Amino acid sequence: MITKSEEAGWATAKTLAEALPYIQIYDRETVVIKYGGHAMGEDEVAKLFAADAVLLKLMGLHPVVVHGGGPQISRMLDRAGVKSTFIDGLRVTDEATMEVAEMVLSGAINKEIANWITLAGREADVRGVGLSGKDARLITVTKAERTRKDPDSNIEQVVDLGFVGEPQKVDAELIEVLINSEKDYIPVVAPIGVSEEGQTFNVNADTVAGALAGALKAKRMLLLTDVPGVKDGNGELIRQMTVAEAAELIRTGVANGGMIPKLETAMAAIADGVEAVVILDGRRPHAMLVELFTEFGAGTLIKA
Ligand SMILES: Nc1ncnc2c1ncn2[C@@H]1O[C@H](COP(=O)(O)OP(=O)(O)O)[C@@H](O)[C@H]1O
Ligand SMILES: CC(=O)N[C@@H](CCC(=O)OP(=O)(O)O)C(=O)O
Repeated sequence: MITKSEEAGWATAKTLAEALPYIQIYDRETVVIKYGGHAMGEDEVAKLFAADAVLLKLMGLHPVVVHGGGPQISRMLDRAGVKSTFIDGLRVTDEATMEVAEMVLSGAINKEIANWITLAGREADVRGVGLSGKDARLITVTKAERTRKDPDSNIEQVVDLGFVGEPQKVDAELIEVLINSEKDYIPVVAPIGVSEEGQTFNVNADTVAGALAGALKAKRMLLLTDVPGVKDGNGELIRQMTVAEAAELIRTGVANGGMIPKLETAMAAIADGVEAVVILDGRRPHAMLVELFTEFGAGTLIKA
């Protein structure tokens, strides 16, 4: 008689065998994974994410992780009594906010994720390497500019976002050295950039992921967030859409707040040569595996 555990073993083997075509499609391909602050949740779920990143590396892919930490920065600022304002999903960043943002992103979250990856991969010697855009001048930025229509005069006005940067140049050589190394390194990048003059800037993590995915000509960029994907005007999940349809969602306001930088970065990355971008729920354990290795995938896929 076959026991329940034995049956489960056969089911696992079947799932693995069914993944073979997908494993071949992604063989030695780069996949940029943006791990959002809202997707992180409990430490236990974040550790599952780290283990899945290790699994991808051992399956022959080159995962590159870019992480966020917006909610974590907000909590730290709250404790310090500093209020945050957001314009089009971007945090207005003064000097004090910049200092806290860098501490939380580069200091705490970046090292934690790199550490969890290294722990999850220790038997096979897969290691997480924590970096920010400041290391080896990975991400050179210019000051981000945004305009707003003044509601009274209806005139476009420039809004000062402070130390918010827009990637201008990505020098991905260090990342390429790491991913092509004989050793199994997984780069983990914090969304901090630096100007030509060496000034530190806060950059939206989706934007960093898009710029990096474009520079690396990644096969896929996965944006892990706290919703199942992009929703249409009726609140229904959109399974697949074109870049033009994504632009329309922003124009009509159906996509707003934090979804705006996601869709903008998806469009820019595809224009730079990334094959497709997927926005999916990172709180669900193994969401990346479902997306990459199963027929129906997960979340919303955006293609040219
Ligand atoms: N059309 C839409 N479909 C899905 N989510 C949307 C849409 N428009 C706005 N959003 C918001 O975007 C949020 C995701 O962005 P954000 O909070 O910045 O996530 P993260 O921290 O993971 O980067 C969702 O929680 C949702 O509130
Ligand atoms: C300029 C800007 O908005 N920077 C973001 C950087 C972190 C981030 O993007 O984190 P999530 O992906 O978790 O939202 C911020 O300060 O929140």
